[in-house]
Amino acid sequence: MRVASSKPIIEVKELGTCFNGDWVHKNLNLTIMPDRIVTIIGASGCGKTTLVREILMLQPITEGEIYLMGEKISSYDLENPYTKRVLSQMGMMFQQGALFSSYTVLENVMFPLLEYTDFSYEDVRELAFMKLKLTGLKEVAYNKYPKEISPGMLKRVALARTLALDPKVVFLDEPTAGLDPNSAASFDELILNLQQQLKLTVIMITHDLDSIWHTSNEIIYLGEKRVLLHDTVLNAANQTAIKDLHEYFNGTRGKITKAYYSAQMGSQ
Ligand SMILES: Nc1ncnc2c1ncn2[C@@H]1O[C@H](COP(=O)(O)OP(=O)(O)OP(=O)(O)O)[C@@H](O)[C@H]1O
Repeated sequence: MRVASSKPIIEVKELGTCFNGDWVHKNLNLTIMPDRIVTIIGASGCGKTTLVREILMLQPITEGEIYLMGEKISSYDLENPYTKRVLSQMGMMFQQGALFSSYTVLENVMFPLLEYTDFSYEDVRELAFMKLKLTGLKEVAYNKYPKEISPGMLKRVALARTLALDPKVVFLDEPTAGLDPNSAASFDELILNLQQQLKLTVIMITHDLDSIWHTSNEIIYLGEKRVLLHDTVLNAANQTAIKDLHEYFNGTRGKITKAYYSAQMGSQ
């Protein structure tokens, strides 16, 4: 049996984010432990994407502190070797995949390896090949261009590229958005398998209730500019203190999904 590490992989302390006088986050505190799938939810515009961008130092914070693997990184010191090393262990899969249209599938996955490692071209090619295989994408697609493959395949390429540099933490922004139900379900399964196989910490933003129930260990609910709840999916779905969150899991759509997965959990 694997013994889980007891040290937080991400800590956010008293975070404040202000855009043009409007506070998106204020006194936001958050601790994420490693080796699990955590989903961030909350109303549109509550600052989910901004929070992730701040953790990845893609966006400056207004106040507070962010610690990655125990080290404070909110110093904007991107040239600091430790900051660089920590950030290199974080992978982000953007909602639109952000693939280069003029590169083939394989070249897209090779890109970060060529950019950030000293491996030979042949080794990079082989590594990219392996990452694509991990995502279950068939070899016939490797020499195609993004516009020639389906949305489900594009997501797999984007995921392979996110995994290229062997990150410990993977951020997924709406990974199943735009996929048909079958493709979304198989992408959920892929995330679950890879999390276990590669011992990843996965932090996901999604509105997909099936994905949440099927994959997530924990829910972080953002509201009133901070984290209002951080708990298991079942506890989040059963709580009644936060009205909007209750509605999220028990409204017309939510209650059917909840009934299905609660029954599955009960029968395990
Ligand atoms: N660079 C920026 N400059 C000004 N305002 C910004 C910037 N980035 C985000 N915002 C604002 O911050 C708020 C939070 O945006 P964010 O995209 O993080 O929300 P979200 O919870 O991810 O929303 P959604 O679920 O709709 O994607 C929004 O009001 C947005 O307009």
